[in-house]
Amino acid sequence: MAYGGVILSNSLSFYQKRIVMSSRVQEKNGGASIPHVLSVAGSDSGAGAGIQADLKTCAARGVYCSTVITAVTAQNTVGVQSVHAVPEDFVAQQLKSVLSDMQVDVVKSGMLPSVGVVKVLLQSLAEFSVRALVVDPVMVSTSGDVLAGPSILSTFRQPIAASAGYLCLISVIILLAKSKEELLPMADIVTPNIKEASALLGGIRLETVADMRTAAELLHALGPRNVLVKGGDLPGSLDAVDIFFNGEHFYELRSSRIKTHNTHGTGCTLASCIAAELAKGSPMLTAVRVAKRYVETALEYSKDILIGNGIQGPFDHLLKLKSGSHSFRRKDAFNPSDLFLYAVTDSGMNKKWGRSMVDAVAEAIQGGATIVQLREKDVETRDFLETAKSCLVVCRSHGVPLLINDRIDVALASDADGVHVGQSDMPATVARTLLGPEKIIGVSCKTVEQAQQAWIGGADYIGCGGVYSTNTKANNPTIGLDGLKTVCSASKLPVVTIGGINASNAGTVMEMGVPNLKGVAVVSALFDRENVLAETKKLHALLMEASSSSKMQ
Ligand SMILES: Nc1ncnc2c1ncn2[C@@H]1O[C@H](COP(=O)(O)OP(=O)(O)OP(=O)(O)O)[C@@H](O)[C@H]1O
Ligand SMILES: Cc1ncc(CO)c(N)n1
Ligand SMILES: [Mg+2]
Repeated sequence: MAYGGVILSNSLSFYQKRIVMSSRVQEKNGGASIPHVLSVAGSDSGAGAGIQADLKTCAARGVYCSTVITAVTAQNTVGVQSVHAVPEDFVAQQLKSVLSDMQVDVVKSGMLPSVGVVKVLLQSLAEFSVRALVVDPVMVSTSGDVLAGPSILSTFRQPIAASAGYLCLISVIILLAKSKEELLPMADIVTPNIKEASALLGGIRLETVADMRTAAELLHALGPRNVLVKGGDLPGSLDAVDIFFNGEHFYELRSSRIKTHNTHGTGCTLASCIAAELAKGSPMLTAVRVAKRYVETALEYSKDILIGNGIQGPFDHLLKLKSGSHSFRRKDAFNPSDLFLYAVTDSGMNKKWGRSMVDAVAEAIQGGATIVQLREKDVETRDFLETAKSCLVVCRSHGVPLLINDRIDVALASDADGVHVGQSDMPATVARTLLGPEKIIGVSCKTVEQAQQAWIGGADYIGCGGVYSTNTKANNPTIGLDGLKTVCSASKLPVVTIGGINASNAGTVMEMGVPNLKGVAVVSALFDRENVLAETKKLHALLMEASSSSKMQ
């Protein structure tokens, strides 16, 4: 569907289309349009997953959600007791009622209980254009219940031979996978969990993050624009790792694995949040990152709530209404895994190699930089602001945060994602008051006391170094690996280390396996080189290898 180029020219970005579309609707009605997701999914009586999760997610994200119900399930925290599929022609009627009347931005599909319902959805999408399609190929719930084959669910529940039951399951999954082969090429993103990815690929074994990458690539070949293989159910993994693949680049999206039984409906929530963010105009990778953070925040917020007596409870989607918004917004804006490959710019180096700041930043991001800090020491404020705005366009289009070094005024004026301050700049607590709860604040710290102050002041992360000696910063004492370890172990905050890091020593730093050391910050190793893209790729690959070998230890 590629953002449904039927209505509007394909040369426009999704965001531009949204603006054009909104103004059209406003002209027609004289009112404001609200981003709109249509959820085509099953009802969950326990209200943790399905349609109910989609409604709550969209409400929490400020997006309107209409609903086409494909099945009604009798379901609770123990499992799925029964499924009643809505007749296909009635699904078709619901689709027509909504799509013929309302301006839907994004369709999100969940449980599609039969091949007939998939076909009905395909027909509606051919008739009524929307701008993006998010396909969550719901087949098997985390509780192990089959959701895509209600006609055989009853067969399953009868005491039949295990092998016969297994054959039934395989045949239904293959049938649905086949019909989804028609749905997948229409999808802007498909979001299978491990079992669903395996089923869609004919039952291949998926046991590691490397297997998830292979699966993402194979699924991409079936036609969707983007693939997100979700690792919530990956056995033995410490983090919650999802693999995003856009046909060109892989992104390993990590968040901490929240220790909770309340994970029922995470998949539906993630997909509907992606749909909601797309409806607001976000680019795909940004939408996925925001959605992952939303799920993580909601799980953390709800980790101790008790609903039902089963093994997998629901969580609270509307935490924002209760949580005084601070903790939610702050977490929403910052993910510690963004510190993994932290690129710090230097205009002197770019001049030396004859390239603009924006080009240098774009190359670093393409090479795998996960966050960018704009560091301009001897530049006029006006020029700094212009550079920040241009770099922000590049960063936003890739879902990579942009921080401004030292200058809170420039961060505010450019609406950058945050600042990084040193010990002689504005204290973190003042920066937090000026910037508000949503912006990211990082503080350079060499000592345990400084790290403690940064945490009290409301910083999101610490930059700790110089770990090795460097030419980039004069009069900067080196603290070494031991100094780094001391600060890390005394701090609750995530840490990125800086100072003289390059391809020859980055591995050593990451292999230390310090839990809150989330990445390395580099200047010369990327920007004082002829080919920024190649250097960033090299360092990214090296860091990936080092961090996976440290996790295996
Ligand atoms: N305990 C957890 N802590 C943090 N994130 C989690 C946790 N469990 C799952 N996630 C995240 O939630 C999202 C959904 O992943 P998951 O693999 O659980 O999907 P699913 O199996 O389709 O969900 P469902 O429970 O609705 O069937 C992913 O981004 C995953 O990384
Ligand atoms: C209705 C419904 N859709 C999706 C899921 C997957 O979590 C579920 N358990 N129930
Ligand atoms: Mg799951």
